[in-house]
Amino acid sequence: MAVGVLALQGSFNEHIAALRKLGVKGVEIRKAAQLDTISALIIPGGESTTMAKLAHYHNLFPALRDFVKMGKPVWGTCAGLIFLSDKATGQKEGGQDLIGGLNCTVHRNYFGSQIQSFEAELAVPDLAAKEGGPETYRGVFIRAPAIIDAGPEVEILADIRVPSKKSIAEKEVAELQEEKADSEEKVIVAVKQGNLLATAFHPELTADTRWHSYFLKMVSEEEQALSISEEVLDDEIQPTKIDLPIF
Ligand SMILES: NC(=O)CC[C@H](N)C(=O)O
Repeated sequence: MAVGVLALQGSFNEHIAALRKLGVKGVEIRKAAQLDTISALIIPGGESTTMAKLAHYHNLFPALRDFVKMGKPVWGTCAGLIFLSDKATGQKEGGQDLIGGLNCTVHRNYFGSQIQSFEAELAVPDLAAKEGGPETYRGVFIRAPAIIDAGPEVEILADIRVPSKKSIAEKEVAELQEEKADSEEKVIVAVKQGNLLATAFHPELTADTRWHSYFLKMVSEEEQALSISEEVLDDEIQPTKIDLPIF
């Protein structure tokens, strides 16, 4: 299985190291032609505007969009999630190009600036069901995005409670009032849509490799599905033997 890691900018080395721990060699991808040599791609965290500029410079967008359209497994982490989303808000002036494919609207810096980066324990029932281990996962959020809207075909794998904008305003009026249950809302931080996986946090920065092994399972399931459909195709084009009577 050949797994590529987009290596224009950001934490691609850390993803390659995490894959290595699982016995898989990650291939650094910088050129469009290299995408033909891999069966899956990881788009790392970093800075999505800069990454988009570099992707433009290397004329990567058409090939990346084709890769997603072909249904090959792609996992975007943080800036990679922004890249994969159909729509992004909170962009720099002039916006930025996205690969798209994931039916989500993402807010680029939902949690605030770099100094508002944080770690949080996330409930991850689907991940734990597939990969074992604890029911929670420690997410590292670095100037992280969040998914603020997702289409019906998007499976939510993790979300996080945040104070609602309304409750922040209320708190200013009655600072010492006990927090009400409805003063929190949830935003989505990990999703799966078909062969697309996206996380707002950075699994490549923790020792817990379950998100990497989860993605590798998606890759091998896709490879298996492809080889079965190739076998079916082979069978279909096999000329059927006709036993002709001998006169
Ligand atoms: N750690 C990250 O990848 C941060 C992404 C950042 N919010 C952006 O706009 O690109």
